[in-house]
Amino acid sequence: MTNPSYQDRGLLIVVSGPSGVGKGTVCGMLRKRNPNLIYSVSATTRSPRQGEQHGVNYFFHTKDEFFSMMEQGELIEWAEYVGNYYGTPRQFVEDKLNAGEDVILEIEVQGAKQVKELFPEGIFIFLLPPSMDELKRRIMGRGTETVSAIQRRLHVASSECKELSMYDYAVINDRLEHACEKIESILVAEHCHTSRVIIED
Ligand SMILES: Nc1nc2c(ncn2[C@@H]2O[C@H](COP(=O)(O)OP(=O)(O)O)[C@@H](O)[C@H]2O)c(=O)[nH]1
Ligand SMILES: Nc1ncnc2c1ncn2[C@@H]1O[C@H](COP(=O)(O)OP(=O)(O)O)[C@@H](O)[C@H]1O
Repeated sequence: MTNPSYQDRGLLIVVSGPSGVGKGTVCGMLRKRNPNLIYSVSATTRSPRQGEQHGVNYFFHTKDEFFSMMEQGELIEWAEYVGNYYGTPRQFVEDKLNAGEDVILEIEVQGAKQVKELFPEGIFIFLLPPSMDELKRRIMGRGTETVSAIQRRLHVASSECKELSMYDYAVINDRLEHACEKIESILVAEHCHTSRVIIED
């Protein structure tokens, strides 16, 4: 028997959850606390919010540019969400995973389904709010959407939460630090999963 070792391909971590639950905030803190975690920057046709930067928060594209990326197979997955398109650039994610780095995708449910088909070994985490009232408070408190956009996002939120069983883990984002710690524990455990151990005869 050879000495046991862990597989050196990185983990693909998918974080989904309703708008306003705190995906961006939680992933931001995770990245700060774990600088080795790689964040995949998505492509989108939505307009930048105040302070958002091209290449940092998103790659902001026109619809024509986005459709051309889709047609060229440059996206791992894509989805239409409340009137805008979002997708994950393929090359960056594949390169990082092959280099043994862990990659986080912060994406909605339809995209997560497509990723699960392509990467069944991925780790699928769903962030839940402590309550629907708190979700409303957070999304309204963020102040980035119009009232009608908030309503549409909250409407989508209830159907998104029905897809919970597709995910491996549910993390309630009550206190930010607790949510981060739970995700960090999941990642430690997943790195030790038996499917990642190599022992040759
Ligand atoms: N399928 C898919 N969804 C994405 C991608 N990038 C972001 N999203 C999701 O699109 C939804 C809307 O994102 P955004 O407009 O930034 O709103 P926010 O999540 O409420 O801040 C959220 O659920 C994001 O997680 C992507 O590359 N693919
Ligand atoms: N654990 C938390 N407790 C209280 N407020 C939070 C928490 N996590 C996030 N928020 C706040 O909720 C709002 C939405 O968070 P955000 O990360 O933008 O959500 P998402 O990316 O899921 O749409 C922001 O104003 C953020 O500061």
